Amino acid sequence: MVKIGYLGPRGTFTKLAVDTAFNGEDKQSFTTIPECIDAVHDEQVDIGVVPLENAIEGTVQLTVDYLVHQVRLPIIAEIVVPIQQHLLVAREFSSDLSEVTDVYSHSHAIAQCHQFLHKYMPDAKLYFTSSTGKAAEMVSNSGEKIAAIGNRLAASEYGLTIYQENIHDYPNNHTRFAVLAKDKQIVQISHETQAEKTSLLITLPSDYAGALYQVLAAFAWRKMNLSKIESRPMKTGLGNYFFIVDVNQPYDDVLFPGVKAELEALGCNVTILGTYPVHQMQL
Ligand SMILES: O=C(O)C(=O)Cc1ccccc1
Repeated sequence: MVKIGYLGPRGTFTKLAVDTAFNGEDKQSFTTIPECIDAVHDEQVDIGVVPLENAIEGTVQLTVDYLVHQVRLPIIAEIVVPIQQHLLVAREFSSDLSEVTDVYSHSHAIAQCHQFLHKYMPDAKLYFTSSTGKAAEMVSNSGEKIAAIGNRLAASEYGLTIYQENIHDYPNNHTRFAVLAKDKQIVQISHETQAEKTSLLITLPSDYAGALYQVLAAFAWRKMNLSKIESRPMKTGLGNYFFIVDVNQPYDDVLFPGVKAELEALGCNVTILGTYPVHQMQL
């Protein structure tokens, strides 16, 4: 049976994404994003699912950096899931919000609720955990006066009360999850596909005027539509960046090799991180 690793523990958004996209497979949780990616690399699991980008807070840097610098695995599908954040407290909690001293959650979940926290819980201390599920687990273990930000599944998995629903600051909150696997054939997501994308990693030659403009021109004159471009530090020194570019079309044998050759002639390095279907889920 196909084995799927995901960012756990129980009750994370990643688990919700996995449960929606796959059924019946053997599922194993990992405490951190790097552990989950390593497990795919070491073949403890066949597929790994990790968060990639949130509509409010942006890229999950740990995922991108680990994939770029540490363990290269192809992205073979993307799952997009709507996100609703709730404030979770222990069952025995009977006070009001001003009594909550500490709030735990994944940094992205806290960032999605900053205005709520600022307005209604200005004195609470904020603590980052490896996932929202981990935060819910901590609240269930230590009882009163602390809260977690997480989803409905976490509330039921850990026996918590939803003190306040939908505390995220903006509607239309979605997260993209990357499905990673060495073998593309193994992945069966029966859900309808809306689009196909290709993600590229591009490093520019040492700084010169108009370099990025020339890179973008290679896509522009081929009429290749980009849905995302983001720079990240190379980690080799201040001012050195690589670019992640998402192209709104599947890989093909004409346009992509053309872009690659053109960019390499400029001194760029081009790596394909994946060409994959996008599955938009309703929970
Ligand atoms: O912590 C989780 O539950 C995750 O799966 C990562 C995450 C955190 C916040 C929003 C979406 C995904």
